[in-house]
Amino acid sequence: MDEQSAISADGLTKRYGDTVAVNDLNLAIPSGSIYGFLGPNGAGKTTTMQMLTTLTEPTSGSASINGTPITDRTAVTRQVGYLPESPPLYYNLTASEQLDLAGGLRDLSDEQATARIESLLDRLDLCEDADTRISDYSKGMRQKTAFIQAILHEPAVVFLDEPTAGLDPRAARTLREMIVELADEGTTVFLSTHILPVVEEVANTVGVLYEGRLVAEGTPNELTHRAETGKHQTLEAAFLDLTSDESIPVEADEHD
Ligand SMILES: Nc1ncnc2c1ncn2[C@@H]1O[C@H](COP(=O)(O)OP(=O)(O)OP(=O)(O)O)[C@@H](O)[C@H]1O
Repeated sequence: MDEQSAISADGLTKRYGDTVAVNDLNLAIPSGSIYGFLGPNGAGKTTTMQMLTTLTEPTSGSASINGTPITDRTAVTRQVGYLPESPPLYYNLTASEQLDLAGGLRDLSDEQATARIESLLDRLDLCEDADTRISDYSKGMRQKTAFIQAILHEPAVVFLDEPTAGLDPRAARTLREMIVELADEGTTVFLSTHILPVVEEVANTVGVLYEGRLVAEGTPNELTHRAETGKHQTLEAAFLDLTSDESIPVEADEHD
């Protein structure tokens, strides 16, 4: 496994009964990069992120975060932030209370937490509503709160599942800018989304998962380049090509 990588995976596999959710996944993602992780519904993206953040154990294979094996849950948890598809928020708390709680769980001092929470709330235009209960928030306001919670402790590696879901265009732009800033500051961002223009705009590298397997990996430019014509297609067209049944390589023993 590459020790320089912020995220490494070697033969990472997860089975649920007869379903192979993630199949022999190899990753070597450099520090400070933005990795766009694409794949159709059910491809195994969430399962991959759950394994890399130690929320579920692989069936086989191994992975590490900044050289720390994911079997060391405590050490890995300190280094990662995760914004899952359904954000873990206590709806009876206000955003301020929720984020104070998260800061405490992440061992931030009160001063550190307060300063960082204030600046992130301000950046995402949530200050005025910080003392409103999350139950009374819109979807976008909850998403912003959950994003702040994921990056509050300045994790080395942050996993974001559809981070712009429910955000209005202005907030979505702010969030994309924040993702780029995180990477500029050295944070590694693992970004799973179905919104391909976001990936085209911010990702250094794109990985495409299909039926549990990584079927393509490269820069957005490499993925959209068509060797046969020398021209570029859209990332959407490349995605559709890569994730159709015809794109699955035929096993050697299935040839006539
Ligand atoms: N806890 C579970 N028990 C059984 N099967 C599961 C479980 N979690 C996921 N799966 C299966 O594993 C496969 C991959 O699911 P996963 O949620 O990782 O896909 P995904 O790429 O995140 O999809 P989406 O884009 O819809 O969020 C699917 O076939 C799913 O049904």
